Amino acid sequence: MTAKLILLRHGESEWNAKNLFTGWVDVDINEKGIAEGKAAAGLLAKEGLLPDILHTSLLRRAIHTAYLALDGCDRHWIPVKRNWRLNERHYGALQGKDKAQTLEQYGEEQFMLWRRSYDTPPPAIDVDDEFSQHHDPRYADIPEADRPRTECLKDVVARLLPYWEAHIVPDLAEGKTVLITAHGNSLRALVKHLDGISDDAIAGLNIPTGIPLYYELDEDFKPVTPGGRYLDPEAAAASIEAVKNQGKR
Ligand SMILES: O=C(O)[C@@H](CO)OP(=O)(O)O
Repeated sequence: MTAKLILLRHGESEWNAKNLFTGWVDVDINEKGIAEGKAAAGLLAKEGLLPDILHTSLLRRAIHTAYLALDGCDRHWIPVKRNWRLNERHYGALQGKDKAQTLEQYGEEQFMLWRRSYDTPPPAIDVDDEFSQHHDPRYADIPEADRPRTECLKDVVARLLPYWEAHIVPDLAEGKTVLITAHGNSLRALVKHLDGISDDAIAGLNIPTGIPLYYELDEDFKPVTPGGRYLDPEAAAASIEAVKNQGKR
């Protein structure tokens, strides 16, 4: 038996459009993002990939996109599990900063180390910074000392995999079609695990906004086809290029 897994990065957000580092800042999707969420619904319906359960982050852009994608294929009623472990990577002191300005200020090498290296986190954010989530009640369950103040991709893998194993794999094992709505970097962490991508090669992987990525998984929950399949491959290719070039004016 194979299991069905759909990964969906949120639609374009207000801060994606403004080219700002976002991380855990809770910005919503914009008009384009809304259209992407609705288009995702059409793609799921066309393929007959109807989710039985949703796992989402605690961030509005993923929750809102999930609602649009599910509403449009009449699956708005399915059970939902929300967890901070699916959140975007915490971008530390870069949260709220302009990507182009950061690139200009620190140079391409440092900029890309912070954006895409596996194990170099940006500087930590001050807990009382206007873009810090340290006092946000939605994270009250995370012991204060463990609440992230910055994260590299390696940190995201470490906090995401326990959730994958304990909550998502059991749903897949029951034969449920699982939809995960999350973020560019939390999905990069999951794809790294699924496809066994090396710490170096993961730097070159980018996830487009709003386009479902479908994985059929074998009995060990490994992809039948490495890399899965975007339901709209052409749009995915164009969007991946745009994500890659963020920061360049
Ligand atoms: O700002 C962010 O949180 C992420 C995703 O939008 O950006 P990047 O692709 O630069 O990691």
